[in-house]
Amino acid sequence: MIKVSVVGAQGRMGSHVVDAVNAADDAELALALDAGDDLTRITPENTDVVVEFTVPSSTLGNVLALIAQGVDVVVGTTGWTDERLEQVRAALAKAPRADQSVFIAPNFAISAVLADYFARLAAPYFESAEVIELHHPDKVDAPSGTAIHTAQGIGAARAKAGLGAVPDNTQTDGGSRGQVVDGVHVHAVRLRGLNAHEEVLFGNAGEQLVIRADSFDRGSFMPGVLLAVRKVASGEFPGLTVGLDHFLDL
Ligand SMILES: NC(=O)C1=CN([C@@H]2O[C@H](COP(=O)(O)OP(=O)(O)OC[C@H]3O[C@@H](n4cnc5c(N)ncnc54)[C@H](O)[C@@H]3O)[C@@H](O)[C@H]2O)C=CC1
Ligand SMILES: O=C(O)C1=N[C@H](C(=O)O)C[C@H](O)C1
Repeated sequence: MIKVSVVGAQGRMGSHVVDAVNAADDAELALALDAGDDLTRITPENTDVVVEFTVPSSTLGNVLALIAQGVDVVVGTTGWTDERLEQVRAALAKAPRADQSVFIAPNFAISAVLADYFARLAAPYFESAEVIELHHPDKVDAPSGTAIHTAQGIGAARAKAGLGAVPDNTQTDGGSRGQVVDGVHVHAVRLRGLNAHEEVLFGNAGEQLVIRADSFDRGSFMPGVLLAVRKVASGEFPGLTVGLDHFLDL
């Protein structure tokens, strides 16, 4: 049995993870902690893998503390920059166990992971590309971590293919053109009734490709979370891994 502790256990995602772990045949819940609880209660004796779904402002501190405590961590929280990822790598290099793992996923839903992957495949073939993400209005960050990751992937694929800047003759902009991530405009919608959705638009003269992923329910993230817990617990992925695509045969 894989002993799993959940940090952020009272949140929208954390509470789903607690239920998913309790329902899994090969995992058991160790500790369910939330804001104000003492993270040092998590030890290698009581926990194999911690699942962390908290807030962007807390996640780096939590992950660094958990690495120092000698446990593997699966992270769903957003807010990861290259600089923060580098801090995780540095902490893992000094971790108590040589084979310790941290896994971070911008998105655990298979629809979103595939949309992100397909966007990278399509990117070299289109002059224009824009990303629109749509979420519930209780979300604290914009744009979504997934949309940033998708835009970064499109930007890298365009650069590799030798494409220049996307065409855009906007002369005045009060903010309507969105945030530019690696040359790709990213737009964020917040609407009651939505959960987590992303649309990637690609355009050439006379044609358009739309890639869209919809997570209607947080249950859609749980198979990916459990897959990550199992992969990390297997010991086959020491160090830092970012993205569920690493665990899929794509
Ligand atoms: N990777 C993925 O597939 C997904 C990622 N997310 C991300 O997960 C994060 C959490 O989302 P939600 O569950 O909707 O948020 P939420 O606000 O419902 O839950 C966050 C929980 O973390 C707790 N918390 C805050 N600071 C803490 C700390 N220092 N230590 C322990 N617990 C702390 C809060 O009290 C709350 O219970 C967000 O960054 C969100 O973007 C959300 C859905 C899917
Ligand atoms: O806050 C959310 O809800 C979600 N956050 C993640 C993100 O920012 O990409 C994943 C998913 O979109 C749901």
